[in-house]
Amino acid sequence: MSESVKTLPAPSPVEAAGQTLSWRDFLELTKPRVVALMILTSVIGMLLAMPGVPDWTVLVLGNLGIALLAGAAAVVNHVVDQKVDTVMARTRKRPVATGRIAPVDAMIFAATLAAVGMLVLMVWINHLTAWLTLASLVGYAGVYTLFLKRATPQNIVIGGLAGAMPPLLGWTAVTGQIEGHALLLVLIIFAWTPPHFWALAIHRKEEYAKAGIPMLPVTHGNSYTELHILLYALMLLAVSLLPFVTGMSGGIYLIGALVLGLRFVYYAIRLLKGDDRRVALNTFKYSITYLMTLFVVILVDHFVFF
Ligand code: HEM
Ligand SMILES: CC(C)=CCC/C(C)=C/CC/C(C)=C/COP(=O)(O)OP(=O)(O)O
Repeated sequence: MSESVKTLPAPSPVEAAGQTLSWRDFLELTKPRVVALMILTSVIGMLLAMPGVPDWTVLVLGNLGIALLAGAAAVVNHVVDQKVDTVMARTRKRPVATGRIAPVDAMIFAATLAAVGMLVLMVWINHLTAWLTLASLVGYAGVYTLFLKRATPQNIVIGGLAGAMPPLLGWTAVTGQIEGHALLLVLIIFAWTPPHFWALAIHRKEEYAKAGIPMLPVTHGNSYTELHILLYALMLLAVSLLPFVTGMSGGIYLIGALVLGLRFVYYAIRLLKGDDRRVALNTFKYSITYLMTLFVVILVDHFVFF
């Protein structure tokens, strides 16, 4: 062996894996598409909180702070789930799972995002929003990812509360207080989360079983899960009508919520009848379209109604 080869530094895990680390890996850790949908719901929470449009500083800095803390929670999820993620095909290429980003670097990244997010919310928004957002981070990264995910098939039902918080966070950023109408929006996302996730869990059941995660289809089978998807879809349909029933929204929203909700119920019935992995994946995809469209419709209704 020549001298020059002997003195070469040892390859880093990244070089060893033949991959180059890029800013995209750090972005991926923050689950940007999930956070984007959350921010859509927090923006709409802000716009519904008052007549007219809130100050742009609240819109920009409020959502920035919420997104930074949600992103930080997602980064911690990658670190806590490092081993689990290496087992599942869907997640095994993630930056921490492959070793492209060391857990300690990911945690420094998460701490930085969370600190900046808290600073923005504390200084420019209000303390209530800052503490509620931090509680959501702890709820998802700590309570759900560390404990519930491995403990019970009801993991995502309870843990879903953290992900359902953004419309309330947007609302409190504008008003500084928790109000009933904001809680209705939280309730909608809370009821939406189980059918959203269980549809995917049916599609990926074998992987969750391999990883030893007690998701409902693994512990109770597909038929039981499909029945619960249908029951939650029906509950979601009922809950989604509450903004109309309470006078928060008008006729445009009512029609939108009925059409979107009945379509969700239709998907759930097809799933229950067919027990088909493809239908499960389509139901999961529809769940995202559903939530996005429902929130856009409630916003359109708000501006037409007032
Ligand atoms: C505990 C609650 C939740 C669980 C367990 C959950 C679970 C998941 C899982 C496992 C995926 C697949 C990700 C992938 O393919 O890598 C996913 C995707 C997604 N989720 Fe959720 N979710 C939850 C709450 C939410 C919430 C509250 C939102 C937004 C308001 C949301 C929006 C999305 C979006 C937009 C995607 C697609 C992401 C993509 O295309 O990469 N989820 N969810
Ligand atoms: C501050 C705030 C609003 C916090 C919310 C944080 C947040 C990003 C929640 C996301 C919900 C989600 C994608 C759960 C999937 O986790 P999983 O571990 O079951 O799925 P995975 O296997 O894809 O990682």
